[in-house]
Amino acid sequence: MRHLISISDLTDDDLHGIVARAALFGEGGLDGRPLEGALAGIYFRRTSTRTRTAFSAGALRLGAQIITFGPDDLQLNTGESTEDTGRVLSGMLDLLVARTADATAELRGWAAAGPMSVVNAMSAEEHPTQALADLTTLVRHFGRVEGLRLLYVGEGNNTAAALALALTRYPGVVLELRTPPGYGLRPDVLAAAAAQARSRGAVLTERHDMAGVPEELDVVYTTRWQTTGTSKPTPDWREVFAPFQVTPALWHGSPKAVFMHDLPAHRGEEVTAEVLDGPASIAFAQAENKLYSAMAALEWCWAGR
Ligand SMILES: NC(=O)NCCC[C@H](N)C(=O)O
Repeated sequence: MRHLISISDLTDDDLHGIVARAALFGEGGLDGRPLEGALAGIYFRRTSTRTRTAFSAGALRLGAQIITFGPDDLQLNTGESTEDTGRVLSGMLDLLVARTADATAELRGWAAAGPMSVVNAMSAEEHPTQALADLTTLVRHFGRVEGLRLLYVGEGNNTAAALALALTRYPGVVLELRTPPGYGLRPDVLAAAAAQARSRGAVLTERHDMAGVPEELDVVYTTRWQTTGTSKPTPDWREVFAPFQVTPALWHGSPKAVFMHDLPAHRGEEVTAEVLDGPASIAFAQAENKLYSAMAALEWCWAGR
């Protein structure tokens, strides 16, 4: 069985293949119903607009059937164990797309329970299908990922983790993260992505201030300040995040840079409306690419059965 729980689960060929298929789907390249006969569970324990719709619509467009579960539907809520839940679901479903916002370990438990592909639709640690959408967006916009120069501004959250693990696969990529002090990438993710960057000929750096941001960027990327399932430990956190707002000033040395955002956005917090709604923004094309990358991820899982 194929599982997509972390970007690190994918070989380079897997990753490149999924992104290429997603880009093709984005150009209208769906031929037939490659998931005919598949039954997918769509289980979201946390709110979702893009990811849940992308996987539901994507599965249906590919010819699969779906069963959706909301946060209160399964007996997990009344104390049934993760293991027992996985044993039952894997006897009935071919695929399970799940958003936990809790530990990724739960998804690994379901993956081990039986013959059912598990897709991580976002956990506390990582948001791998967002990274697939982001890579698809880069390929569709620039025609490549290799050699791009990206600035990520904001919390080192699940989106940032997946992005760092994905982008550092590509030679020549320069990824600089500017994360608020105390809200950086998890040290294990930073170490893994930095080691990968060294071996692939990419460059990954993280700093905790906004002084001297790089110029000649291709992309400026941000994320909202309130990551699902997290809380800020001190009341002054907004003061810590305020210098990390994405404003037009960041474009000073990078007139051609595009703006990306995993959304939902909070105009006036992590980004000004001028940037999000301005000519450099490709954030809503990026959101649409979630559909095509979800389709490619589902197809990849199903092809491995
Ligand atoms: N594109 C998305 O999946 N957006 C949902 C929220 C992502 C954000 N990193 C969060 O955890 O809140």
